[in-house]
Amino acid sequence: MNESIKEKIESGISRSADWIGVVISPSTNLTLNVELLETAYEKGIVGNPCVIPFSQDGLPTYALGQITSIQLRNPHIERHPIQKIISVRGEANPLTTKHDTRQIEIGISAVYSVQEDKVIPTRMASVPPTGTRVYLLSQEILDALMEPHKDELFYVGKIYNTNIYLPMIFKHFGKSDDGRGLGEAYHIGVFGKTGSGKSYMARMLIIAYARHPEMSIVVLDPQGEFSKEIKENGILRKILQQKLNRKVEVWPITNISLSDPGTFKKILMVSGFLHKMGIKSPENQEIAADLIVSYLQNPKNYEKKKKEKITYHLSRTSLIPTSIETAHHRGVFMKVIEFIQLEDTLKRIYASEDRRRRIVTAIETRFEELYEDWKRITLLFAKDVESKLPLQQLIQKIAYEKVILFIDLSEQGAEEIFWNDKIQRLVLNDIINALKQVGNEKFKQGEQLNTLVVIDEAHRFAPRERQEEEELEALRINFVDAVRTTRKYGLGWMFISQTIASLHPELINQMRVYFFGYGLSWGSELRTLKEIVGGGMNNNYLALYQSFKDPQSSAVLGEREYPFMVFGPVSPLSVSGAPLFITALKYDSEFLVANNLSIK
Ligand SMILES: Nc1ncnc2c1ncn2[C@@H]1O[C@H](COP(=O)(O)OP(=O)(O)OP(=O)(O)O)[C@@H](O)[C@H]1O
Repeated sequence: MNESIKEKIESGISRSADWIGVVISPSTNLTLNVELLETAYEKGIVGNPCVIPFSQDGLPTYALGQITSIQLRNPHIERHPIQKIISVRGEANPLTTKHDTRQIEIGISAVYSVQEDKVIPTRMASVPPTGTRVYLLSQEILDALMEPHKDELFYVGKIYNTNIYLPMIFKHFGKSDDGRGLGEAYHIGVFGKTGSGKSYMARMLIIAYARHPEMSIVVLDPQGEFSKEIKENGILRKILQQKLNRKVEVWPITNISLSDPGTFKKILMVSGFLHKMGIKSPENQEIAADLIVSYLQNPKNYEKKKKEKITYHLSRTSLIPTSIETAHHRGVFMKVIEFIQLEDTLKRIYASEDRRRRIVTAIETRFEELYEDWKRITLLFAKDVESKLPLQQLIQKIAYEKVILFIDLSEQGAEEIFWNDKIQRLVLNDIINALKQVGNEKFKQGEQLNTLVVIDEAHRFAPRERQEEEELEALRINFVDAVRTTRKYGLGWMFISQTIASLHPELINQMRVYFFGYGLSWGSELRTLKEIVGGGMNNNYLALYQSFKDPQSSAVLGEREYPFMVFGPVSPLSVSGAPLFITALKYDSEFLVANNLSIK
């Protein structure tokens, strides 16, 4: 006969759980004080999960909690004369050691009652009586408790200091009758200093969401790290395509064409192209860029003026229509040059004759060089090049095709085009606008995108402080606006960042799930961390976080471990709102096995 869930849990407790102590007074519904059994004195148990079976409302109930601290007590030696003896002899037999007691504190993280064959999440609405037994949690007990959810569970880490896989549930953002969808999008943060394992954690989370075929994912990849793994047919691609049957596409920026004339104008300015043409100050550059854009948009308005004498003879026989999207053709460039050389145009850029001559000379002497730069800039906007897709259409795929897009915004993905950090920011800004626009379109049709957008190096693009540089400030503001508005479109963000203190606080406030890797234990990082998880929260949690070892140095002593503090409703074990502590699973082994994703 099949065992009932209660029987499974009880037999798990008797077979595999380690009895470590009993509840004592005072205890509350949030924190239990527990007298440790002498047999458990030598166990390293801080951070370990435990289970406390008791009865609530007449139902067998199991409280799961985490040992947050341990305290040694020996009242006999706390008196002055005894302390004096110890200070002289180093001991006070038979009082030292033998009379020591140890008490642990347990923060309750989740409570389940079992009714018939259902496991019902509940809350601690009572306190178990003193003497109630406390056991270390085992995988077997946890599996029994989680049995009703087993199809939804996903694993990215083991409970800190244990070999127990922490069950997590990553629901998609859409509505669904089967319980797999949450019905709303939320934002996620993955933090930690360099080498803390955050981009590996992000990979595992991407896979967690990719298991939902109804979800699209966009990875904005400023370093090209994720795209590289896909291009090289690494684990990520194999899992997404072979195991999860997902459509995966890598889009280097070279293959995307932009269309915003405002972005074109800004790139003309920040690329140094106008400077090379002899137009030096930002004000004059702005006038020149406006004129060029307006010429490309409405060449007819200027055609008649071209009949005027021009100073540099150029071919006028291009058949290609003049526009931003065709501007990379040499013929169109020539027309632009002719246009700039018109007396009327030159005068609008510079009042002084000297400066006007400087432009003309620059064009004459550096024509080819200018064309090379022009081509690399305008190729970003070219539409008549095979393999290129307009940004808007690319982003529309998330709504109509359900894809996983990796957008490579790194130098490697920017072959043949003009690329630097400023242009990267401008392009990111356009991508955010496209996401908002597609989201809004769908929203108006009563539909939701059900999409996760992952952005690596988020601190570089949405910093806390106001920025001097115009492009960065615009991007920063756009990010804040995006996190506020896109949730209603069913679009959630995952921000990966090396810092929390230097990331825009509004982004942090809007997040619901946080993964804090190693390295945020000091100064302003710690203060920000306290603000996020603090709020009256037991300080022991922060102490446990601070005790994380640096994965980079731990390798000297043994295998590297990548610990994380997880905060937010992402595990059935976190219903009480307390953070959970995990060691990330090894991406290429444990992770694959635990989630049934092993690849041949
Ligand atoms: N879960 C994991 N399983 C296996 N290896 C890992 C895991 N996490 C991290 N590593 C190893 O540690 C290295 C650093 O991890 P990762 O790239 O995720 O760090 P990061 O925090 O993103 O650093 P950066 O900010 O420099 O990008 C990886 O190259 C990988 O070798």
